[in-house]
Amino acid sequence: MRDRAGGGTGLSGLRITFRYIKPYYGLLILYALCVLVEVAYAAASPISLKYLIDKAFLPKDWEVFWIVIAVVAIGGIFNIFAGMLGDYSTAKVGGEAIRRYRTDLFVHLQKQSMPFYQKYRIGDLATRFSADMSSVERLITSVYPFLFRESINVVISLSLLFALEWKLTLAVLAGAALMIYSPRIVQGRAETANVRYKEEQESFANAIDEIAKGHKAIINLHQQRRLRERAEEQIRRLFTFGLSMRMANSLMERLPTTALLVLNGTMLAFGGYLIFEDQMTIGDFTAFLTLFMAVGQAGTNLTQLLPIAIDANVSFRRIGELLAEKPSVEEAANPAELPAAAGTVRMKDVTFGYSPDSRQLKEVNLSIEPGSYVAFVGASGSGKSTALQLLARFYDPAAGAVTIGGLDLRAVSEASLRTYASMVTQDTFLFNSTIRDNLLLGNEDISEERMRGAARSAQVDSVIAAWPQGYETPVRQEGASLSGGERQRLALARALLRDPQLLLLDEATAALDPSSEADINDVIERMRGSRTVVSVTHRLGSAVHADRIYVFRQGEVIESGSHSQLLKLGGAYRELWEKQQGFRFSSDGLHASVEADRLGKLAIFAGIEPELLAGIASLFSTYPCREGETVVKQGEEGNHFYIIARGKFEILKSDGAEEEKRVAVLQDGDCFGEIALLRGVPRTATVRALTPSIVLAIHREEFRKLTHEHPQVLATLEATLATRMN
Ligand SMILES: Nc1ncnc2c1ncn2[C@@H]1O[C@H](COP(=O)(O)OP(=O)(O)OP(=O)(O)O)[C@@H](O)[C@H]1O
Repeated sequence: MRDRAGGGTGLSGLRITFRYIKPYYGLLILYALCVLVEVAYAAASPISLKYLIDKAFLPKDWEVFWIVIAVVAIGGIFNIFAGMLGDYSTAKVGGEAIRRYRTDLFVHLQKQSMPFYQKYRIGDLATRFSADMSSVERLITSVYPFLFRESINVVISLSLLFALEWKLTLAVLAGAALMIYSPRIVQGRAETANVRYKEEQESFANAIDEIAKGHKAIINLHQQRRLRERAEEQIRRLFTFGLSMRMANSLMERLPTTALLVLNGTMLAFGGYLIFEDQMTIGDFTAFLTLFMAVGQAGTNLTQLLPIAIDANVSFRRIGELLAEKPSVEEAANPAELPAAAGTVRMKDVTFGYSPDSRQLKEVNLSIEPGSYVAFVGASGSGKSTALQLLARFYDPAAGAVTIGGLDLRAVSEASLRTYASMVTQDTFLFNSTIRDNLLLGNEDISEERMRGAARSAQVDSVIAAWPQGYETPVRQEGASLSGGERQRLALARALLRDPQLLLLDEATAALDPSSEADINDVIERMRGSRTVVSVTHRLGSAVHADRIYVFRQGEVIESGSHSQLLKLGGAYRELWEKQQGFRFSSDGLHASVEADRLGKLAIFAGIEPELLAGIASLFSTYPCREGETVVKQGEEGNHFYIIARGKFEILKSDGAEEEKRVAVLQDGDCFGEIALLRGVPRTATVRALTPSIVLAIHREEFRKLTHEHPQVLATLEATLATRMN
C-alpha cells in the first residue's frame, strides 16, 4: 500500500499553494483589503447595537438613531462591493493556481519513462487527476480564502470582546481551547480513513478500466461472474471505508459544536452575574452576546473545514508522489541534434535489466549500416523487443552505449531522435479520433496523395476505402473496434508517413495473413538503400532477405550473418528455420497443411515410415484462431493434438485459487496437446492465441482409426511419450 497518511495538518499543501498563488500578489492584496472591509463591517454591526440601545433607545434620541442607521446602511453597500471583489480575486487566483498545478502534473507525466507507466495503472493516474485534483481545487478556491477571512474575523472580534469586557472574554477563551483541540482527538483516524477510501476509489477505477478494455476476453473466458464478485467486494469496501471516513469527519465537526454550547452557558451565567453586579450595561451585554455569537460561528466554521483540509492534504500528498517521480530516461542538459543524414546504429557492450537485479540483455554488440535491412530473430523472451526498445531509447542501458552516427543516444535531443526514428510496436495504439487524424497526427502539411500512398504501402488503403466513412471513420476504444491486422497496418502507415531514417518494427506483420505479410515485406525490402529498417520477427520467412540477421538467445546475440550464412553455420538459426518449414498456406491464410517430412521431425512421430506420415498429415484440419481465443482450457478433457502453423500462443497455468500465470510462449512450428492422441485426460494448462493464428489439429478418434490399421504407430507414440514423462 502506498503513501499511507501519517500525521500532518496540510502544511505541505499550504506551501505548495503558496508557491502557485505567489505570482498573483496584486490580486491577493486586493483580496486581503476586501476581507478587512467585510470583517470590519461584521464586527461593527454588534457595536452599533450597543449605541442603539444605550445611546438611542434608552434615552429615546432620534438623532443618534438615524446616524447609526445611516452608518450601518452605507457600510453595508461597501461591504457588498468588497465581498464581490474578494470573490472575484479568489476565483481568479485559485483558478490560475489550479490550472498551473494541473498543467505541471500533466507535463511531468509526459516526461516519465516506461517504468513509471508500469508502476502506476490507468485508474491510479485518472483518480489523481480527477478526484484528488478536485479536492485540492476545493481547498485552494474555497477553503483557504474562507479560512483567511474567518481567522481575521475571529482576531478582530476577539479584540473587540476584550475591549467590551475583558473578564468575560477571558472566561470564554478558556472554554474556546476545548473547541480548538477537541477535533484533534479524531484527526488521525479521519486521515487514515480518508487515505483508505481514496486507495479503494483508485483500485475500483482500475477495475472499471480493466473490464472496459478486456470486455472481449471476459466474455470469451466467461469471467463475468468472477469479476462481478470482485467488483461487489470492492464496492463493499468502498462503502465500509466511506462510512468510517464520514463518521470520523462528522465527529470532528460535532465536537466543536458541543464545546460551543458549553461556552454559551458559561457566558450567559457569567454575563448575568456582571449585570447584576452593575459591572456591565445591557447594551454592552447585547453587543458582547452578538459578537460572541459571530466569533463562535466563525470558530465552528473553521473546525468544519478540517475534514476538507485533511481530504485535500491527502490528495496533495498523492499528487506529490507522482510529481516526485524522476524519469528514468532523461534529456541531457545540452542535447545534441541527430543529423538528418543516416548514420550507423550501434550497440556497444549493452547490458540492460528491467529491474536492478535482472539482466534481459547481456553485453550485446551489433552494428547496423545506414540503408540496410536488419532482422532480430530468436525464441520468445530472448530479448529481441528489448533490444529494439533500447534503439528507440525507451530505456537506457545499465552498461554500454547505444549510438547513432557515433552519438550516444543519452546525449541526443528527444525531438531529433523521434524525427530520426519511428517504431511500430506489437501493441498498436490508436487515438480515439478518425482514421485520418490517426495517420496525420495533426500534421496538416501532409497531402492527401501522400497519406494514401503510405496507406497503400501498408496494405490498408483498400480496407479504409471500403468503409462507408472512409478516412473519416471514427476509431473507438483505442482501436478495439478494428482487427489486429488493420491496427497493425494503420500503425505501419503512420510510421511511414513520418518518413523516418530509421524504421523499427516489432513483429509488425504478426497479425497479418500470409499474402498481406508478403506484400508488406516487399515494401520493407524496397526501402533498402534509402531507409534503415530493423525488424523484430519470430517468423524467419520475413528475415530471409535481410542484409544481416541477429539471433538472440537469453539476452545475448549468439549468431549473426545473412540467411544463407546462418543456414550454413548449422546452429540455432538453422534449427529455428527447420522448425518453421514444411507448412503450406492458401493466400488468405484460412487453409494450411503440413508436409509428411515435417511431421517426421516431431519427436512424437519420429521413426514412422514416410507413407504413414503422409496418411497422418492428411488427417489434420485447419483452425484459424482470433487474437485472445482460448484453444485449450486447463481442466477440460483434451481430444486434439495441435501444431502451430502460424502465430503465437501463451501457455497459462493456474492452481485454482490464483490468477493464471504465463509459463511459456509457443510460436510457428511448435506443437501442444500430444497426450490427447492417446487418451482423454484433463488438460494441464490453458493455451491462448496472442496473435491471429493458424493451427493444424488432429482428433484422437481420427488418429485411432489409422492406428487400428497400423498399430506400430501407436506403439511408437506410446514409447516416445513414456520416455518424455520419465
Ligand atoms: N516491461 C517489462 N518488465 C519486466 N520484464 C520484461 C518487460 N518486458 C519484457 N520483459 C522480460 O524480458 C525478457 C525479454 O523480453 P522481450 O520482449 O525482449 O523478448 P522477445 O524476444 O522480444 O520476445 P517476444 O517475441 O515474445 O516479444 C522476457 O523474459 C520478458 O518477460
